Amino acid sequence: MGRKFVVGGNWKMNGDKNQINEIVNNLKKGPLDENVEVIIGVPAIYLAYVKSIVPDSIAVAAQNCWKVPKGAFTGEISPAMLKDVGINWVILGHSERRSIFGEKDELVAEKVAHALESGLKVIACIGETLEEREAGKTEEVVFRQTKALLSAIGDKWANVVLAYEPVWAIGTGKTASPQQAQEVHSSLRNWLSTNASPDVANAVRIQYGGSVTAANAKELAACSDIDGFLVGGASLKPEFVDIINATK
Ligand SMILES: O=C(CO)COP(=O)(O)O
Repeated sequence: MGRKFVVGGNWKMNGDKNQINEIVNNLKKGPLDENVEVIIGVPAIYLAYVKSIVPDSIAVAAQNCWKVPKGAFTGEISPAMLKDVGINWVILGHSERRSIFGEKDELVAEKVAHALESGLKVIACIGETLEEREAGKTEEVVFRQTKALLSAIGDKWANVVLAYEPVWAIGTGKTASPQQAQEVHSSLRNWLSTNASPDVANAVRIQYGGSVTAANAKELAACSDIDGFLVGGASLKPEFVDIINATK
């Protein structure tokens, strides 16, 4: 069975109610390719609001969550709380969480494990920095980050989407070329075949993220191992509809 194209919008710490209404109205107007799964990653404080105004065909994701169900963790939210307000997805391990908030592979894995155990679906992010790429360490980094997730995911791969986001391409306007992205996606799939299973490797969807726009989405989407996008800046704009429809 083919992998269903999946496009996520990561709003990061952007948006207010006015802008959110505009974004949602634009998505409602679409029209969106029905063969594409759409997930919007919303700041925690707006999750319930967005869930209340968005059509059920569009999933809503948190951008982070903690690794236990409840307790003395000031400022954190748990998967149980997300589920309680109707949220079924969470983005974990984003490079901004890793670099700005110091999240290491091990913590990301703990969060992924608990989110999956709690019944959430997870977009798990991986990707190398410019320095790592220039040192020829792209595969080493991406494999290390993914290896940390293997036992956290266990047999729950059906509830996981991987997002390959080279850090040097995020918010910089420097998109990875289709060849660069395809190369990493393909070697990651090979690695998964050996280290998880051939079935997992074949079925798991790998999104590309990093300066995706309506202008470059079609060419990236045409690559055989690119199964969707995780979109930052452009997910706040009307062109997000064109990115969702990139395989049409
Ligand atoms: O980090 C990203 C999505 O998670 C990518 O952000 P940009 O699309 O703004 O480069």
